[in-house]
Amino acid sequence: MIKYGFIGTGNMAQAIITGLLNKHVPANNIGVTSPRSAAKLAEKLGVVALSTQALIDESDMIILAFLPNQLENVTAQLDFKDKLVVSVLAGVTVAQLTATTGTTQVVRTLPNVNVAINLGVTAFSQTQLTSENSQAFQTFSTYLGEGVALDESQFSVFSAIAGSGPAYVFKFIDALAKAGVANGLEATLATKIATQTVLGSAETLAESSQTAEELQDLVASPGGSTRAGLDDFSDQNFDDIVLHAIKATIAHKHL
Ligand SMILES: NC(=O)C1=CN([C@@H]2O[C@H](COP(=O)(O)OP(=O)(O)OC[C@H]3O[C@@H](n4cnc5c(N)ncnc54)[C@H](O)[C@@H]3O)[C@@H](O)[C@H]2O)C=CC1
Ligand SMILES: O=C(O)[C@@H]1CCC=N1
Repeated sequence: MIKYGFIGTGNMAQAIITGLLNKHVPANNIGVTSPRSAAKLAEKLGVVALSTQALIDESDMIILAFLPNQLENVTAQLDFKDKLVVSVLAGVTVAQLTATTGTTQVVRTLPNVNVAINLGVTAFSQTQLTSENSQAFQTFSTYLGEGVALDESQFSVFSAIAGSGPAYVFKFIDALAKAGVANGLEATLATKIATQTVLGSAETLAESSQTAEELQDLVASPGGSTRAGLDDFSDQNFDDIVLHAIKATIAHKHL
């Protein structure tokens, strides 16, 4: 029996599948379908490649993991049989999901790529689920990392901060590493140092009772070099740059 059936086998589907496999979900409990890459993925990971309707028929939970603008196209002609449908499609509402799939059992989620190491943060909003489906989704959500029940009106801001967020953190790490290289560090070493610094800092913040703003003072010794850097960030309106990019992310329409 397929527990988790994925329609779409791109980056997000693969991140979720990796997270499930890490948690010892058997590969033969995971089904995949896509126009091109499903067979290849099945060969690589040992998951099961099926035609789309067969995948739906044999799965307990169907995960929609194609691009948002493909929803109508992909779902036309399919019979979801009132099965549990979990969508990761950014910008696609619960109402759109129930209308296109014809199932009453729908969860709109917005995960991020960190689900691949079970450290994701995933927003969800759902229809009234049966207790069996509710339990199944809870288990699935736990495998991925943190789950956050969220009103649909807040999905776009969540998507910008948490869904797109890893890309922005990678951008910051890259900038930090490049600044190291510009000042004489070897590139691989600079990236390693920047990565470990961000990893350790996130962990320090997560374990701390202090805020991210307060922790800056922990680093900035009175009269020291960090204050000079923080002042320079302020002079260049670092917060405004981030706010501007988040606004651009939120303003983008997926459909
Ligand atoms: N990449 C990310 O970090 C995040 C992505 N998402 C959502 O995940 C979804 C997939 O995005 P990515 O994986 O990034 O894109 P992607 O381009 O890597 O994957 C898209 C996949 O759609 C599938 N596909 C295309 N045509 C199809 C069809 N006719 N039938 C079935 N499957 C078909 C293919 O398997 C393709 O690999 C999007 O809806 C996106 O909004 C949500 C949160 C984060
Ligand atoms: O770039 C995107 O549209 C998706 C949604 C959040 C992260 N990736």
